[in-house]
Amino acid sequence: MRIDVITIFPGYLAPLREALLGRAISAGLVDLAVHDLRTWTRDVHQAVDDAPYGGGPGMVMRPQVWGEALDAVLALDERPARIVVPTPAGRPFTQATAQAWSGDERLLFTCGRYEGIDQRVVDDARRRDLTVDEVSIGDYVLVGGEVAVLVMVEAVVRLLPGVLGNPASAEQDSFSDGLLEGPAFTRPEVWRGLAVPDVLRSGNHAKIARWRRDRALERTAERRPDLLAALPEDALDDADRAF
Ligand SMILES: COc1ccc(Cn2ccc3ccc(-c4cc(N)[nH]n4)cc32)cc1
Repeated sequence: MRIDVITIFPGYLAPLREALLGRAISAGLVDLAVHDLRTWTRDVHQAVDDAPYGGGPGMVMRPQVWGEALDAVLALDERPARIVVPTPAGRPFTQATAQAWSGDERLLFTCGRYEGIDQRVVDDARRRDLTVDEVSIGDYVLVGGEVAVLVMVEAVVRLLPGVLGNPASAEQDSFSDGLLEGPAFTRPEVWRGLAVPDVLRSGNHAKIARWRRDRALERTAERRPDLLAALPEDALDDADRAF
């Protein structure tokens, strides 16, 4: 997978070259290129923003600079790219989104700042039949798109074959079965007077699986009843319903 990121703060994306993601890049599983938007400015001040039409607070990012940047970065590789625009006004980015995008050949992230990017940049890309997804990583407001890109790239790249040491981790993700992950324990058996649940040390794999499923159902019902309500009809078996 090729990943391009366009931003006025390239340094914000440095963490993508650390740890697991850094190893995925070194292993050639991911090609990452970060581009400074100001490369495509033409004025001495390298202006990327201007006042909003219609008035209102803040500034809006200029379409000309973004249009030239997008055209240039898209042209760097003939593979079709999904253009991703982080925005508070986007469709929710979920585990299902990450799963879907993990099958893409190329992702191109556009990091806005100020009050966002002139809408015509997205409109122009879409009318050229480019795939453009405007996405939100949560119902809170960030200062720019860079942090959202760190989140989305990590969620997508960890799903690529060969990235996680143990593929089962991704298959048993929270949300992979529509439920939250239950509690996890490791040594010591007792810590500050708190013991590991006996069932987990029983060696009885059927009982352990049942216990873990019950804890996941319990946690989901308590913290995310919306996820429980959204489960497909056949997602819960009789034992689940009995819980
Ligand atoms: C119109 O209201 C605002 C519009 C933009 C901003 C700041 N900003 C500029 C670009 C940008 C990209 C993504 C996000 C973002 C994404 C999520 N889930 N929260 N915040 C925020 C962003 C503040 C307010």
